[in-house]
Amino acid sequence: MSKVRSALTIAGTDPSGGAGIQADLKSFQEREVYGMSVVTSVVAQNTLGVTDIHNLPVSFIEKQLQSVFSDIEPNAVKTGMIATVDMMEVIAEILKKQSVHYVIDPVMVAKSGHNLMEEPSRKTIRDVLIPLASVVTPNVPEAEILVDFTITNTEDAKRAAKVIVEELGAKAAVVKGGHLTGEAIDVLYDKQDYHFFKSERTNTKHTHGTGCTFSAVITAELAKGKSIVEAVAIAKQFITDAIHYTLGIGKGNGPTNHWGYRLKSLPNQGGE
Ligand SMILES: Nc1ncnc2c1ncn2[C@@H]1O[C@H](COP(=O)(O)OP(=O)(O)OP(=O)(O)O)[C@@H](O)[C@H]1O
Ligand SMILES: Cc1ncc(COP(=O)(O)O)c(N)n1
Repeated sequence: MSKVRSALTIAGTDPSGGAGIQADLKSFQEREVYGMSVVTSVVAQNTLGVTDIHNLPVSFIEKQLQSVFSDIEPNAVKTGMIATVDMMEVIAEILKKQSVHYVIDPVMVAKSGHNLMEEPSRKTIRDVLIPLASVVTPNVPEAEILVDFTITNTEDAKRAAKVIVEELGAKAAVVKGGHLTGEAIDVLYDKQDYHFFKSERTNTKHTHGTGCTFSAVITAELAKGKSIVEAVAIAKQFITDAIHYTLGIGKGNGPTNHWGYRLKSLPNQGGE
């Protein structure tokens, strides 16, 4: 059998390349995993925000999934933006039949404030998709919706990660600290222990697609056989460098630098 490892992202698009499917495929490539993608919604967006969303018909999403799974079985799958209940149900039916790692980035609202998930889907992601997940990676506002309490510090984040695992049924959860203050601390709970992943907070507005990139790297590392703790540690280092070595492009909240980790020993290559 081929030693090539592959990962599939099921998500929305970002034509400006910083978030969604485009960010996921760049991350898979950087982590040397063969990347595949199923588009759920085509999104007109850039670093300034979202102007329109075109949801693909559910039957067409199903056909794309069948095209992938009948040919190249991925070693790991991630989902990002899934706008509607119907889309979630079709994706769940197909993923239930696979024994692959499944990472959920429960994308709800874009950084620019635009809704990427219809309101009723919040219940479906919790009831139907999260029980199938190896890892769920909410940011603070998403975790607050999933667990229904306010998160203002790392203690609250710990409690939320535990609820997502023990009450909602995921194998593990990482509550990301990008939206809190002070050091950027992500909290992983995996049924046995808490693990903390810390970095300095970079003072930048260029954080478009950080969550997409972070969860895509976790997916790539799980596809290669890494443990959840190892995968999250690599993703944290990857996103820290991708934010630090900013590209400084775009008129709004710019994208991160997917090859930032390769510049680690070099001076900052530019941007603000
Ligand atoms: N300013 C920052 N400096 C360092 N790390 C950061 C910063 N902002 C976010 N991070 C890290 O980036 C990752 C993504 O976190 P964040 O909470 O921003 O996700 P998100 O809101 O889902 O992202 P997005 O919605 O842009 O895709 C986490 O590992 C977090 O700690
Ligand atoms: C298709 C898609 N998926 C996810 C995000 C979240 O990224 P951000 O919160 O940085 O806008 C996005 N903007 N677009």
